[in-house]
Amino acid sequence: MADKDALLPAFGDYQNEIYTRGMVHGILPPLTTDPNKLRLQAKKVMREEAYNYIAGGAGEGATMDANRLAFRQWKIVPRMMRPNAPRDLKVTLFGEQYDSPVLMAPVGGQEVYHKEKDIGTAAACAELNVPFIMSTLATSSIPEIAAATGAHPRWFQLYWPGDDEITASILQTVKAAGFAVLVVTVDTARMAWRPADLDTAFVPFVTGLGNGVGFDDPVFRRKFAARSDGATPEDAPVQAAGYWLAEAFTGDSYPWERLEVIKRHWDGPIVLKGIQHPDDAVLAVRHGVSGIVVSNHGGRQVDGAVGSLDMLPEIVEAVGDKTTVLFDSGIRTGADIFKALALGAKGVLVGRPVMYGLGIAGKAGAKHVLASLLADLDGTMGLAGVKSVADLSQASLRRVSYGGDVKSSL
Ligand SMILES: Cc1cc2nc3c(=O)[nH]c(=O)nc-3n(C[C@H](O)[C@H](O)[C@H](O)COP(=O)(O)O)c2cc1C
Ligand SMILES: O=C(O)C(=O)c1ccccc1
Repeated sequence: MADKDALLPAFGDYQNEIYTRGMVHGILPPLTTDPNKLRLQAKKVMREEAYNYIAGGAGEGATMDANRLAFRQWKIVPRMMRPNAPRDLKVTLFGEQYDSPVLMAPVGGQEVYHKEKDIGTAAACAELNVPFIMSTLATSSIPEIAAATGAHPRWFQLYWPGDDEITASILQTVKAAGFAVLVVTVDTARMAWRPADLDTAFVPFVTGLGNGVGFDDPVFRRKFAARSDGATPEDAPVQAAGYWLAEAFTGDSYPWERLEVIKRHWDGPIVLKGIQHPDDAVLAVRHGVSGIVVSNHGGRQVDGAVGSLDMLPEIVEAVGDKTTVLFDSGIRTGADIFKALALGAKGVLVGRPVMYGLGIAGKAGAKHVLASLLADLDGTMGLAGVKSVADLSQASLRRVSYGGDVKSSL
């Protein structure tokens, strides 16, 4: 007979916990467990501009739709009567072992969504041992995020400044604060045309919010003072934001050779986030990065683009044996994670759902969303006859198209 741990794998425990708390103690979960209801719950309680900023995408939202439709084209084919417990969700990424294949996507501006902001999300991640990827546009400082994650894993996402001295200085701070992996986002040389934000003329960063990584940096401060009569960013936040955002979003794509600048100042793993074309994946490998995130930024950059999952198999085919392929854009359920891993991703990043959780109930909400996803993944694997992440492969999937449509309701 299996021991207790085998009957109740750690991540699966959350399901039991919800039933027990509710039925024995009359306490319901802090928010819905239904991914279709989550966004609507957030819409009800969040400030309109904040909700719009999270939920919105580029243009008419066609890429967001494609991201969801892409998942619908793959179906899980469950196997029966195979050893399926205890589940092993562990993965090894860049030489480190992690408890699960789920990572928190970098998300800027979190103070706008809830007062517990990135600190709340980072603490929720730490409690679940989910790596927290701090955004360059975080609303908490590098040391604050380091403190909130403690001994738990933290990665850093870079919006890459045009000024190499500022880049070098930020990377030095990030390294000193114990961030394990550098994620360089390459799909956001500038912000896309985003009607929901344009219609309310809202973006968190223009007035200084979310610019702390720049504003705190000693080299940025020196250079800002030199061009503004000795002013500090705190004296002139709008002016400083203009300077900082023009650095972080130069509007230009950098040539591949410029990765040398990052490599010179970061000796740990470098992951390029925002790859969609297999040829770019090949170039990434050729230029010596440790990994890529197959991502279309959650449909927030190029409208009318291919669903991110649609490109995953080709990319894995092209470079899967040469680099670590991670995935994001459109992950909403355990089944989605199952599919992305079965198609060759080694881990997945989740963005909006956790931000809806944060917006509804702060840290507790973010934790609930992540714990739900992990429990759902654990259960899906078990019911599909898959015992460990390592056993996931395309053998568990079939590509089936039923036609029809889903709205970008998630
Ligand atoms: C509100 C919001 C802010 C974001 N900010 C960043 C960011 O600062 N840096 C970055 O690389 N990606 C950012 N992203 C993109 C996410 O990291 C991720 O690629 C995307 O959300 C994944 O898609 P999903 O929301 O469908 O899970 C942001 C996404 C959202 C929704
Ligand atoms: O909102 C985003 O998706 C994001 O990452 C961003 C933030 C500022 C400028 C451009 C993109």
